[in-house]
Amino acid sequence: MTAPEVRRHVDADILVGDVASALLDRLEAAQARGDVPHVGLTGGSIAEALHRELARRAPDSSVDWSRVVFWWGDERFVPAGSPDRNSGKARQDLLDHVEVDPANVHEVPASDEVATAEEAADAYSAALREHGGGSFEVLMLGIGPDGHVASLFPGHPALSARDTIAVAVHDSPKPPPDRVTLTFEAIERCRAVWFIASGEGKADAVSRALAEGGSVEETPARGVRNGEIVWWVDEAAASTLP
Ligand SMILES: O=C(O)[C@H](O)[C@@H](O)[C@H](O)[C@H](O)COP(=O)(O)O
Repeated sequence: MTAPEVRRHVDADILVGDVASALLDRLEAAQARGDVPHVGLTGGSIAEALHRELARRAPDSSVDWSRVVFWWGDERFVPAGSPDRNSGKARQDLLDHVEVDPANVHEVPASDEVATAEEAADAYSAALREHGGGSFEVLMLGIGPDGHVASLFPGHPALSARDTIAVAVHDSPKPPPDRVTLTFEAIERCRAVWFIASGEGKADAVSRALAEGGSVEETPARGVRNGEIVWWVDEAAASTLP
């Protein structure tokens, strides 16, 4: 297990600016290599701020947005038009402001498109297998105060899902209750996993995630441990780190 890198920032605005700058640089570098980078987006408030900052910086970057493939680390199993959809917010904050190729934006099926979250997870897994198997250039992840990442919540069966890319989640402690999430196996296929955490409310979860000891059951963020891992945090979220 390579030690995760922790990048501390004085506040949320500086944090979001640095993540946006680093992500744009990484996408430009991947495209300069001739790659078509896949990016896994996440939901949550700091992710929304990041998406808006990416849209603001996009005109000054050389990223060819039509040659970026977008996925989500998790999604809520609600109707496609629901304000609770991570993909809907990402479109509002970023994807509608850059020249993406619609064929390169892969949403998790919504509850008014398929009957169950299990069907949505199976369809999403099939799409990921069909388009490169999920080795994202970067997967963005938020973290909850309970240490959840994507929709992998403490004590939930999805934590132990094997031989599958995405699974359904029910009874999520964070509403809405029904979701689809990448599994740890899928997350580990990513070339880089970037956690982004801001605020005092995340300090305990961040320190538990990075501590020497502790269980994945209690702090799911601990389940992400292979490959290039960067924790992008502001000082408030890092306030209980050694
Ligand atoms: O669908 C979701 O709810 C998110 O994917 C979830 O994993 C989120 O990233 C964290 O809960 C952090 O959210 P905040 O940044 O809003 O605290």
